[in-house]
Amino acid sequence: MADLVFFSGTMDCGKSTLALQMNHNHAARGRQGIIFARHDRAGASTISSRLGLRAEAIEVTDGFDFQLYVVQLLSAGGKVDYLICDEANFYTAEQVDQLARVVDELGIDVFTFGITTDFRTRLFPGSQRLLELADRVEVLQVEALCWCGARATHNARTVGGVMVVEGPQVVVGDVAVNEDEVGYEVLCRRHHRRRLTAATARAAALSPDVLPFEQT
Ligand SMILES: Nc1ncnc2c1ncn2[C@@H]1O[C@H](COP(=O)(O)OP(=O)(O)O)[C@@H](O)[C@H]1O
Ligand SMILES: Cc1cn([C@H]2C[C@H](O)[C@@H](COP(=O)(O)O)O2)c(=O)[nH]c1=O
Repeated sequence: MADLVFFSGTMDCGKSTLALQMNHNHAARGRQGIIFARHDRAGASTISSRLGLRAEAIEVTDGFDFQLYVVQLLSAGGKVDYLICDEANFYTAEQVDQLARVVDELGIDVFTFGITTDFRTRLFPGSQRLLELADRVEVLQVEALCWCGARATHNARTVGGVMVVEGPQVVVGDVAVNEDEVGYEVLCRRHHRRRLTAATARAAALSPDVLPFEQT
C-alpha cells in the first residue's frame, strides 16, 4: 500500500540530503520517481543539499496541481512509482490534499520533506496539512544543534545575528550568512524563547554587566 510520509525537522538537519538519497535508492531499484521543490535556495526547479548534492526538480507554483500533473503523465503512458516533494512547508494546504489523493487513488508513494514551523514558531500551511494527513511523520535523526549544544527544535530568523520576530512568513535564506544579511539560526526552545542567538549570547558574555564582581 502506498504511503504519504512527512520527513520533518528544523532547517539544516539534512532533509534535502535525505530526499536526494531516497530518490537515488528508489531509482537504483528501477522505480520511476518525480522530484518537486519550491523556493529552493539554489534557485527555481532545483533541489539542493548543503552536502553538495543537487538535482533538477519541478517547481511547485501556487496554482500547480499534483493530481492533475500525475494523471496527465499516466494517461500519456508514463510510469510513476513515487514522488519526492522537498520544501513541502511552502506548499498550499490544497496541494497537500492533492498529494494524499495521489497516494490513495493512484497508489503512488509520496515522500515529503520540510520544516514544520516558521521563525515565529507557527506552523506553515503545508506542514500543518501534512501533520493532519500523513500516514507517517518522521523526525530526522541527525540533530541540528543550538549554540548551547542542546538539540535545536526551532528556527530563528536573524539580521546581523540578532533574532527578529516581525516580517513575512516566507523569506528564502540560509544558515551561516554574512553579517547584516537576513539569515536563519537553529535554536533550542529555551534560547528561541529568550531570543538568544549565538551572536547575542557571545555579546552578553563579553558585556561588563556579566563579568564577575565582588559581593559587598
Ligand atoms: N561540510 C560538511 N561536512 C559534513 N556534513 C555537512 C557539511 N555541511 C553540511 N553538512 C550536513 O548537512 C546537513 C544539512 O543538509 P541539508 O540537506 O542541506 O539540510 P536541510 O535540507 O534539512 O536544510 C547538516 O545538518 C550537516 O549534517
Ligand atoms: C524558518 C523559516 C524559513 N524560511 C525559509 C528559509 C529557507 O529558504 C527554507 C528552509 O530551507 P531548509 O532546506 O529547510 O534549510 O525556508 C522561511 O521562508 N520562513 C521561515 O520562517
